[in-house]
Amino acid sequence: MSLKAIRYENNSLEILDQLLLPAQSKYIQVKGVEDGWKVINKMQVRGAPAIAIVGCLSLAVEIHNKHFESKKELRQDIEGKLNYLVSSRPTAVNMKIAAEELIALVNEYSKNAELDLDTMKSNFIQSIEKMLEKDIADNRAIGEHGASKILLSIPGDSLVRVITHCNTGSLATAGYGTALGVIRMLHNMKRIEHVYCTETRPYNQGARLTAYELVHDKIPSTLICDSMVAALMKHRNISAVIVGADRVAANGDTANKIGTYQIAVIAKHHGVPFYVAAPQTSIDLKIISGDRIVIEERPDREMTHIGEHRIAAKGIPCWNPAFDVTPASLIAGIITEKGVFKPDELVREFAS
Ligand SMILES: CSC[C@H]1O[C@H](OP(=O)(O)O)[C@H](O)[C@@H]1O
Repeated sequence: MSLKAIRYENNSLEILDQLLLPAQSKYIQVKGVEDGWKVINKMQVRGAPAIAIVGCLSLAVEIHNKHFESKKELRQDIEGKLNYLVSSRPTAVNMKIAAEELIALVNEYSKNAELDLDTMKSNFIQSIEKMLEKDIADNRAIGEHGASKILLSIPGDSLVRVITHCNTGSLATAGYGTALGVIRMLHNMKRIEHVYCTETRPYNQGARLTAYELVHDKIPSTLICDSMVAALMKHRNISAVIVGADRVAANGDTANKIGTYQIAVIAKHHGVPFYVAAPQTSIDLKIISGDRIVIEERPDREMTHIGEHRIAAKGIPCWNPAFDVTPASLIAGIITEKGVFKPDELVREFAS
């Protein structure tokens, strides 16, 4: 069983086709930006950080093998391809932030008369390659900060029972994970009593991906249906809910997988702290609040079928938003690689 969502070496990029998991573990090659756009849009690779990394690496692979006549031509090609990759999925901000940073970088290189075309291209590719290691380092820091914060809220050396939603592990990032990274850190500290992961209908990231990671790591866990969260909180003493994020607005409102908002409401009712774990690359200070976040709507078929098997009546109209927005008022803390912050502390901590 492989948990590496992304394989990149010697200018060759492969992604683990997550539409086939858990039944089949198969890597497919990404030969350039068009392939990158497609595997992201089809959700063969998904997860806010992984989307940005695969998108940018698909550009690196493409330009590595391509001849350019001038620095200007290289810059223009990079700008166009990055803006195209941003269109692959609208809600997660990571690809947009990466595109903005890389466009600023390539413009800086283009204006630098001391950089020749080949050096500009290799420096640009290296800046993309650094995203892989940085994401893993950020995830481990998120794990440490999150574990420390959660352990502060429980008595003595007691163990933690947590609920998580969707998939935020190695299959959503370059490795280790965000919310699931916090869970991995708690498990490594021998402080996890039990993890409850939700199925996360309709794409089933929880049943197909998070359960896959929890079993792989031998973390004590139970799969529950999305509809079971309230009953679980009523009958079990849950220490915390830890979820990921696709886009955190400046006021702390957070867009995450559909179903997150209702878990936050249930957690509030039961007095369970609700944490969002996300790297700075998921925080969008340009959006003042969650009602400005574009919510992607996915095809009806993702609800009406499981694979080729129809599970809903033919002809029934569907509403299939892939995300919802949890208001900052329901969020106890936002766990980042720089520390854990209250929602209203984000601008102070992250405004450059
Ligand atoms: C660290 S992954 C963050 C986020 O992305 C997932 O969405 P999707 O599977 O549609 O790409 C999910 O909302 C995770 O919480």
